[in-house]
Amino acid sequence: MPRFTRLALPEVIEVVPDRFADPRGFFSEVYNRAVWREGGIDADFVQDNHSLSRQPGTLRGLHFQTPPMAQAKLVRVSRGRAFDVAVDIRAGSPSYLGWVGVELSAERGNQLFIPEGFAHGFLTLEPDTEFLYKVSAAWSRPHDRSIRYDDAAIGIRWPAPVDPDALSPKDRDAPALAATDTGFVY
Ligand SMILES: Cc1cn([C@H]2C[C@H](O)[C@@H](COP(=O)(O)OP(=O)(O)O[C@H]3O[C@@H](C)C(=O)[C@@H](O)[C@H]3O)O2)c(=O)[nH]c1=O
Repeated sequence: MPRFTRLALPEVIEVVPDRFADPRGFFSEVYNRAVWREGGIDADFVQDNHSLSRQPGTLRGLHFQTPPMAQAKLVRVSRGRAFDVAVDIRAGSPSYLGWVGVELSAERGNQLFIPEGFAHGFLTLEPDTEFLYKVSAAWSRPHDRSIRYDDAAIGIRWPAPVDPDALSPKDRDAPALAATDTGFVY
């Protein structure tokens, strides 16, 4: 049975799937709807994403989609290592602006579940880090938002330097959360 751990923001869940090692390597179920639902992850995933970040110090985020295209995400690293963050952006939430961060690695195969109402971002810690993740709503450019990864009101302590040259234009020019209408109300 995979291990499901609710983090300091209890809506955010870390999952450590089982791995069955043998002389060939290992086998692992990385998503099984009934089992993940029992662990508290009950989302209707409709799209799978894959990204590669070549340089360590690549930061992607902080991203979310506004309602009605809000996305829950189940993210993992299939190569390399990254620091993965979820931020509560639900106006009126007792943990509004709170954040949690977890190191995800291909070696551990751990996953992070980020529900709707949370912004998501990550900083890669090794070259050629690949992310695989499921989302519960299709991508929609008009609903896609980025807020500053270094927003002082959130105060994320990134564990390694961010390479400013590796930011996308969207992330480089992102507004602060206070200047963004997220559409999320607790
Ligand atoms: C997110 C996304 C992007 N795209 C396209 C748009 C663009 O041309 C190219 C790169 O998009 P982006 O710069 O937004 O990619 P990226 O910065 O990797 O965006 C991702 O960041 C992480 C942190 C998340 O949480 C994801 O939900 C997503 O927002 O891919 C799709 O076709 N479908 C998608 O679902």
